[in-house]
Amino acid sequence: MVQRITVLGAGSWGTAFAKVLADAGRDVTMWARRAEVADEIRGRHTNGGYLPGIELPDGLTATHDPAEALSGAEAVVLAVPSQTLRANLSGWRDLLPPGAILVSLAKGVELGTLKRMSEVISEITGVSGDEIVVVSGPNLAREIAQAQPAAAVLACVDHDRAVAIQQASFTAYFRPYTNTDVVGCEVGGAAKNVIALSCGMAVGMGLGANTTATLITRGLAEMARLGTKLGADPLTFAGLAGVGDLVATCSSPLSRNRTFGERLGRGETLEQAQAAAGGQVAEGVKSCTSIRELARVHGVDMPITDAMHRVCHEGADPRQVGAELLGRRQKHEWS
Ligand SMILES: NC(=O)c1ccc[n+]([C@@H]2O[C@H](COP(=O)([O-])OP(=O)(O)OC[C@H]3O[C@@H](n4cnc5c(N)ncnc54)[C@H](O)[C@@H]3O)[C@@H](O)[C@H]2O)c1
Ligand SMILES: O=P(O)(O)OC[C@H](O)CO
Repeated sequence: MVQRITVLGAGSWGTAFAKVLADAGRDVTMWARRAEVADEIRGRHTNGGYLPGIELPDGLTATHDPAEALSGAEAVVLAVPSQTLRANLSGWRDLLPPGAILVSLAKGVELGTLKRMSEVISEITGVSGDEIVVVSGPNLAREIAQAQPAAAVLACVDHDRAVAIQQASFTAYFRPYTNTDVVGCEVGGAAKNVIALSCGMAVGMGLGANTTATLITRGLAEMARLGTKLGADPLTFAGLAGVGDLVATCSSPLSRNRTFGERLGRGETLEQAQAAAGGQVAEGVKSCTSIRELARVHGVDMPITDAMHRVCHEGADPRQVGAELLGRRQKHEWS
């Protein structure tokens, strides 16, 4: 049984997932980038900057020292933004206890390399990608921290490792399922952030449920097109890491990606939306570029993702890209 778990990253999801593990009876140590956040988690059992009003369990402690955090860990949960994971992990590589199960919470595709997070982790640590566990699904951090019922997917080619983390994270409110389709779960988790940007943008422009449902459904189609081209099981996109996460993120005002898109849709600039995010990551803003490039390399059509890249990084007007999406060549729904 995996008992001693380290969570590297004390932001919203790192803290909420650490709480799940502690509520499941595990001994959990978090690493926080800022010493004062570690002090607050350890001393007051709160992390007010990310999860205000949430009381953290006694079985959860924190440190600012990665060596102390990682000492004796049987599983290591990586809970930092996807675009900084490579740099973070390079600093931690020599501290990782041999044999510890590596678990990724990050939902993104790396700029430049176009790698999924498990591929980045494997490259840096030398651990086989088949042994890395990926967590995905409809898991808005605040709702999980409030112990609202939710399910998740723990994807790993090595089923035994997924089962070990399933047992370590199963609580009365958090129901993890296993899956062996790492590619599908990672593509789903990364791509839905971009579609959530588009839904937020529609909401910011004053548009209603028909428009957001259209974006969710056509977003699912383009996500599944890319995933299956990369070898994913199409069924994964009908599951928690596909439509499940897509619906939660695109519908909830708690989503940072949707909120970011809403600000752009109201006419704010990228810089204004970034300032309002208060340092918390909206992964879709960078992943729209890497996923668009990944799609281009593999000859996959992803018009919504392309539109989000143009709004975020080429100064395109959300109304103009909306009109262009509607005016594309007429075609069969599944062609
Ligand atoms: N918040 C959610 O509801 C949620 C749910 C599921 C998955 N995720 C994914 O989990 C990952 C982490 O998300 P989060 O919500 O914890 O993010 P966050 O922005 O709330 O926290 C990120 C954490 O990483 C730390 N960090 C370490 N090095 C950093 C660096 N160089 N730059 C910036 N931050 C650095 C920050 O200090 C912070 O503690 C993301 O990929 C996100 O998409 C988030
Ligand atoms: O707040 P967001 O937009 O990063 O989304 C959070 C989670 O990924 C939802 O599952």
